[in-house]
Amino acid sequence: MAVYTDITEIDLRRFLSEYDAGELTSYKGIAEGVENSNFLLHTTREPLILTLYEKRVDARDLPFFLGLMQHLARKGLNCPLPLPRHDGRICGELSGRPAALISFLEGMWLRKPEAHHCHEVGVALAQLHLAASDFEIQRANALSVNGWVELWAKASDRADEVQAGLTAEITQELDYLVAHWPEELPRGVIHADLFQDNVFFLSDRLSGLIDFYFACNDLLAYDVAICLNAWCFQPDGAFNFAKGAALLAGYQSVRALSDAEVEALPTLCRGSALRFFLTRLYDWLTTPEGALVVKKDPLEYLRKSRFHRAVRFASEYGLEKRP
Ligand SMILES: Nc1ncnc2c1ncn2[C@@H]1O[C@H](COP(=O)(O)OP(=O)(O)OP(=O)(O)O)[C@@H](O)[C@H]1O
Ligand SMILES: N[C@@H](CCO)C(=O)O
Repeated sequence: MAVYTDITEIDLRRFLSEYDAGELTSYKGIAEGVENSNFLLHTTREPLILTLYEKRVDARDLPFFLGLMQHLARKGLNCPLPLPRHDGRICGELSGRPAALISFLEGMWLRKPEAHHCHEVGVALAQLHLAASDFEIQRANALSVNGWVELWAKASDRADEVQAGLTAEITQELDYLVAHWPEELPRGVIHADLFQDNVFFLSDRLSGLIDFYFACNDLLAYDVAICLNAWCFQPDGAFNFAKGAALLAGYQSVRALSDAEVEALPTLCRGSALRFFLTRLYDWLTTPEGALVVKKDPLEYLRKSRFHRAVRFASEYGLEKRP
């Protein structure tokens, strides 16, 4: 479970006194998630989510993440809204960690999404890209090609412990991506982690997006590639063409992909598969035994990476002729 940092009721009440949030009536840690510590708070007002930002979040990035949520919410996208403190700031400190309160979104994430859900995810992703296009703060993607090279340098000598031959295979794949990464595609703010557990549905309709803590400025089509990886594979590892087609059609119903983005899609999918393989591998090798967090399987993303290496054209993901 993801509660890395514990809190005491006394500290929490003191923290809440900085906000216009009502009186605390109960709180509990949330088991899901792997990055930050999350708590559900009940007060005499609306329920709230308290997030304590952990190791992979740099406190200097919080104005970007929290400001982006405010910006998107004001534009009508359903995402959590950070609460301001009495002093006007949207971030404070609790148990020695940077911490924020955000609004609670109703809904559940889907364990078994179908093609029509993928269509809605494509629509929401494109809406996010358009709504964020005038967001003024910038944040570079620390987990793009240079970040992968750094992660690999820390993990490569132990990769064969996870599967024999990995060191050679991933070194070759990383070399390919360093040499072929497309830099000249349309850029903007991307979510960069729009996995199933970050999209809520209510009565089978998409109701909200959460977890903007990897958001950054990068290639818009790279975000599409991340979603193809996260949403369009079956549990047995096979790519689901109908889901890919639905996600891409949903996206293009709001924002058409350019010819260059379409051509680059297989490479972007390779990069995205490698990115999640590497962060999962690093966590797999460095998370201590007994830590209260469910480690995610890096090999799921190795299989996806291998699939994309055999793809030549975006049509193999289900991309239809553009509108
Ligand atoms: N605004 C919100 N409204 C309702 N529930 C939320 C909200 N934010 C977080 N949650 C709950 O907390 C869980 C973990 O949140 P989140 O995905 O932000 O954590 P994380 O540690 O950053 O996770 P991840 O591993 O996806 O990066 C979610 O699955 C959801 O159950
Ligand atoms: N969505 C990521 C974890 C959080 O970044 C993964 O599944 O590896």
